[in-house]
Amino acid sequence: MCSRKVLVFPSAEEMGPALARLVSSRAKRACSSQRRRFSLGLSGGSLVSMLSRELLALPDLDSSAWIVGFCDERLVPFHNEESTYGLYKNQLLSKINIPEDAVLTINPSLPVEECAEDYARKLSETFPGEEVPVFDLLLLGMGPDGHTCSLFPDHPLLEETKKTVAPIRDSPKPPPERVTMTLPVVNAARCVAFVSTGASKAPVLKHVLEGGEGPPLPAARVVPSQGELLWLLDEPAAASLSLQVQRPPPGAEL
Ligand SMILES: O=C(O)[C@H](O)[C@@H](O)[C@H](O)[C@H](O)COP(=O)(O)O
Repeated sequence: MCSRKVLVFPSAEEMGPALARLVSSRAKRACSSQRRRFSLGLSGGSLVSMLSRELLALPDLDSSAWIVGFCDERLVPFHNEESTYGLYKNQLLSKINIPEDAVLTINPSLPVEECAEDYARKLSETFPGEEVPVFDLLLLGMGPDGHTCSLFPDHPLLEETKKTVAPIRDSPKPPPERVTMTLPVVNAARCVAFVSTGASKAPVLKHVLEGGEGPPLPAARVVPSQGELLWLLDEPAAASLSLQVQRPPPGAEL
């Protein structure tokens, strides 16, 4: 049963430290469980710089038992500025104590279908015995059209039930070729946290969180079957919501 919390912060700056504490608390919880490791899925967009800055500001970050994957990735070389891995490598992964083989990257030299299969294989090898990889925490963004990962409105990939990772050739947002985790993987996670800031997100957030006309938008289809669902918003993004939200005080555990 999914528990959903909508957490609103005065500004993106005040949300940042709370996001870092969320990652660190879920990491400690996972590493002290029988799994003895913490699996984290990352997304691109504005999350890259916020998360990197805030995790590096933590006084006691220990990422030696982390496994990091990507909720979606653009099929471009790592040195290309569109590469989500490339951005995280520069801003975060090269600055923390994470073993190189604990970062699950796509192979951008493969054609997109093979790239998705190769990444799916990496996930299944990293999560042996699990039909669908169960991440401890997935961090997601949401576009103004309601997309998340590379799952776009009205796209057939929303109906994917067999693959854990799917290729996409016709992403409406460039670059067009990408690979993405599918909804079964996203919804199997122990915790999914969306990070969404800015007034431009207000209308789509109302639609996603409170419902609206037409089929549910991709972000509204993220409902972890066993896990927690958190929405971290700033006040401008939450401005149109009528539902009950929480406003965590500074320093609160999430
Ligand atoms: O691959 C991409 O094109 C981006 O990663 C994209 O999916 C992003 O996550 C959302 O558009 C939210 O981005 P913002 O949080 O920066 O608005």
